[in-house]
Amino acid sequence: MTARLNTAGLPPSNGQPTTPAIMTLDRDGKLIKEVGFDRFGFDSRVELSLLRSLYLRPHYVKRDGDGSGSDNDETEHHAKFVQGFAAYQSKSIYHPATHSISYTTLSRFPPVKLLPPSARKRILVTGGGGFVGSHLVDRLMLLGHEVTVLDNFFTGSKTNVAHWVGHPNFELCRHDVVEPFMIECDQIYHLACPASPPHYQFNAVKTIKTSFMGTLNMLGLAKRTKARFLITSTSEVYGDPEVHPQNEEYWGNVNPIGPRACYDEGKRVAETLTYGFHRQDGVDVRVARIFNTFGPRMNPYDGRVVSNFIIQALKGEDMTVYGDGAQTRSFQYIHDLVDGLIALMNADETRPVNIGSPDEFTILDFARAVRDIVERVKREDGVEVGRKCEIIHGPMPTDDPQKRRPDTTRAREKLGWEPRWTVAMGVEEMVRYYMAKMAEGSL
Ligand SMILES: O=c1ccn([C@@H]2O[C@H](COP(=O)(O)OP(=O)(O)O[C@H]3OC[C@@H](O)[C@H](O)[C@H]3O)[C@@H](O)[C@H]2O)c(=O)[nH]1
Repeated sequence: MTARLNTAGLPPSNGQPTTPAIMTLDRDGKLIKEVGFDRFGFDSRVELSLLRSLYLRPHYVKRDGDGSGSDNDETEHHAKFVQGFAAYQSKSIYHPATHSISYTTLSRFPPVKLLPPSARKRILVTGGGGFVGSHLVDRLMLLGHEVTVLDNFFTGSKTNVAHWVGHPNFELCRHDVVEPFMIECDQIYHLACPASPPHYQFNAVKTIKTSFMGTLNMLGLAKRTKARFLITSTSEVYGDPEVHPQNEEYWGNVNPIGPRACYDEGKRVAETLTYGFHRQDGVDVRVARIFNTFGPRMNPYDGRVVSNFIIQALKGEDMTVYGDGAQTRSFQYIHDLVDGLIALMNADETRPVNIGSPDEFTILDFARAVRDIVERVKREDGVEVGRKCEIIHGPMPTDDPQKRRPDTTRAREKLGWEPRWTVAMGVEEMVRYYMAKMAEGSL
């Protein structure tokens, strides 16, 4: 659950949409001030407000004739959303009259930790321009490491990491992992692969090629550099599960020739390759099986259920539940996932580890919950609620898993990891993120 802080004292809005300061409470009702932890010799703690200043910030909308638009005005507007970190922000100014946008570059970056060379790692993140990758990059950068991002920008976006371009600890390479890549590094987070069902089915052959060739190339790199290698696998390796909840010992129920096979079989063979290099060549490996995850920077047209439902509810459109909506999913918030990935990378566990939330919903109940949260946030932020969205039903996709919830005993015991964010809290933040995108005209 979340609550608003008193917004008094914020600069006048000048017709800009107002975003209240947000107070975020964890599952036990305690205020979340920071994410991460100090464990396994790796301190990953970061102040939440600093992290949030990197994604929860709309463009400034410049309106002709309303007296807005001075430099001070723009600076004040940005400061309102970044709460104390304004000095480290570039400005993006939207001009509705010409439907154009002007960017300034950063003159100062957010403060990153100053680590001694012995603690500073050279970290490669493949898929670092994507939804999950960019949040991982933010965290690793703020922690003071040297980060190189590889991305072909098929589903990822340069804007997700643009705020680090030019920083001496950061490098961005447009590169497709199906081609070899040479670099010296200490850790590899291998995330690169489209993850949304419509995207990964768009070019099935390319998806399986990315999973296989990309993983082969990155494991080869890990072997040569002796870097620790973490692959982001997926709950989809369990297919349409006959065991519930799914623990890591379950071998899964996957249709090898169905439309989802390019992704789930792709990730299964990527895991097989990973353990092949581990057994044969002694590569130090970590395998995270990620369950459904959501949060800011998820592409609004990604096609996955959380972004679809929030956008539909925000626009007052009908919400599309596929099938009767009795199928279930368990949804985790992005910051919990990043905590889990960093914990796994730095712990000793080489077996696969589920990273996901126990909060299981039927898709129909989830649609209703999202609709309620969107209405509440709109009311709190003084935005007109509009018509109540109807829930309509569409065809059920082929091989859509009927139920999914992780057994996270291994993550709890071996990593000391448990999700902290509630679904309601995460959806609320994501709603604010999309509302800001709508206000600035980019959605
Ligand atoms: O608009 C929509 C979108 C989706 N859905 C349903 O909502 C459920 C979840 O669908 P999503 O597309 O978000 O995600 P899925 O669970 O099918 O696949 C995901 O699984 C785990 C990750 O590895 C991947 O991100 C993704 O493949 C499915 O049952 C789907 O049919 C709707 O009812 N309406």
